[in-house]
Amino acid sequence: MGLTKENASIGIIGMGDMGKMINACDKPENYDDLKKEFDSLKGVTILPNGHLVSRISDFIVYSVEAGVIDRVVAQYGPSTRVGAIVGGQTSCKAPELAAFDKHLPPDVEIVSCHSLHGPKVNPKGQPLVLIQHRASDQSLRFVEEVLSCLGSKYVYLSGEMHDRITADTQAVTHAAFLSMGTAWQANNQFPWEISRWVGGIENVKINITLRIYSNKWHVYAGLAILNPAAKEQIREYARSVTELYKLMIEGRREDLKRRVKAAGAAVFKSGTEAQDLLLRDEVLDQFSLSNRPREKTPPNNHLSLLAIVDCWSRLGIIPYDHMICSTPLFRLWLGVTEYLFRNPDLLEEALNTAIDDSTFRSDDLEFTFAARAWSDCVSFGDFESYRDRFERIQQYFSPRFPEAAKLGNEMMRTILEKTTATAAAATAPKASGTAR
Ligand SMILES: NC(=O)C1=CN([C@@H]2O[C@H](COP(=O)(O)OP(=O)(O)OC[C@H]3O[C@@H](n4cnc5c(N)ncnc54)[C@H](OP(=O)(O)O)[C@@H]3O)[C@@H](O)[C@H]2O)C=CC1
Ligand SMILES: O=C(O)C(=O)Cc1ccc(O)cc1
Repeated sequence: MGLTKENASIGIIGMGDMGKMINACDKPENYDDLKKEFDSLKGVTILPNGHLVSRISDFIVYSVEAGVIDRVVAQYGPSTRVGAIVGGQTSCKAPELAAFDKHLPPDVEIVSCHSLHGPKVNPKGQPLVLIQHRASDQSLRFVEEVLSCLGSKYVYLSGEMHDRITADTQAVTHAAFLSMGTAWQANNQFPWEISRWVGGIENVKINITLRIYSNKWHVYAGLAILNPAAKEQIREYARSVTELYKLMIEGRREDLKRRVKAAGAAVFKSGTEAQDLLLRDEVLDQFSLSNRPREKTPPNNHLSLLAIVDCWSRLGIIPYDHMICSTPLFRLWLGVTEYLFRNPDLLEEALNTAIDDSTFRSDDLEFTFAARAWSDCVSFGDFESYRDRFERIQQYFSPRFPEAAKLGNEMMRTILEKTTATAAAATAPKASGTAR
């Protein structure tokens, strides 16, 4: 009988948030604890190390930190069972595929994957990238069959295309929210306690920022630092933030309006006005960490949103082209951006606020510094300083994580019901594989 999901043995190396699913191991020192946790589950066998997982499994997924993938594959790859299929779950594929090519025996096939969502999101209907790097069509079908239990939507890409798209969808999105958190901490603010940050778009900014900072630093560091396209894009985002901020403080109203509206016209092309917005007021207002009423919210210039549209426009990125392979956070980010840009009165108000109102000046100054500092940190490629910056801010916000997680999960569920449907209707990414 051929290999089917019923008779195959599946191995997972790395049993963290994403990898806890079968023949699995983590580091040898975690063996006893994991055995206690999982051995009562039928069909799950915990083994002391990756050699033992590799030699008995037909499909092995490496689900370890992106920064250690080369070392871990070098260690366990040579023990891979003859004829097995190997994949990885890391968020940046260039180093992962290079490690597979370098360390796996030639009689092993490679089909990699990437679930485009975090561990607390229901995988059903979410994009799951499959990369047929060195494998027969039959092996790809086998991997599809095994992963079909997740109910995700397969997106077929090369490793290179995957990294280019996720630089736009993930790395720049994270850079924007990481910068918001950095600015709030630098000004010693808990934004939900300040009336200028309450209501609508601000709720999404706060919830997503806290969601990112409550996750593990290495997830964000890995996908930004190891992806060359991400460095470039994050630098361009920081440049847009800086240039727009300068126009604001110089009071150059017409230059600012011309530049932002031209960018908006390029990204939100005419003809799309009749489409439903991804997000609406009623939805945005439901998810506040604050108990203050929304009516009192003063207008914000939304520098972070003006800058992402400026950046997309300068880089020729049409974010809707990436919907089919987007993460939940990217869809929310696009949702709030679209909410601002497809409401001409709101956009006009933001642009006039940027010139006339100095309420947000010091927030925006810190945000500009932060965007540049994160960009430098990623460009230098220094994991330890990334970790240090991230964990300092994580600590500052940590008392609010439990409440923010509850509210954030609810917000994601409600909003994603809408944006997932839109994603399904979106076109496949340009110049890439197909989605089925
Ligand atoms: N979290 C997310 O939202 C998503 C993450 N990913 C990617 O999936 C991968 C896993 O992420 P996630 O599960 O969140 O991270 P975790 O840190 O929770 O899990 C990684 C696990 O791998 C273990 N590990 C490290 N080295 C070895 C080794 N030599 N042998 C066996 N196990 C080892 C780690 O142990 P230890 O902690 O002791 O080092 C840890 O338990 C990452 O590459 C990440 O980028 C992809 C999609 C979403
Ligand atoms: O949705 C996001 O961007 C997240 O933050 C969760 C996440 C993190 C890493 C991935 O490779 C995929 C999803």
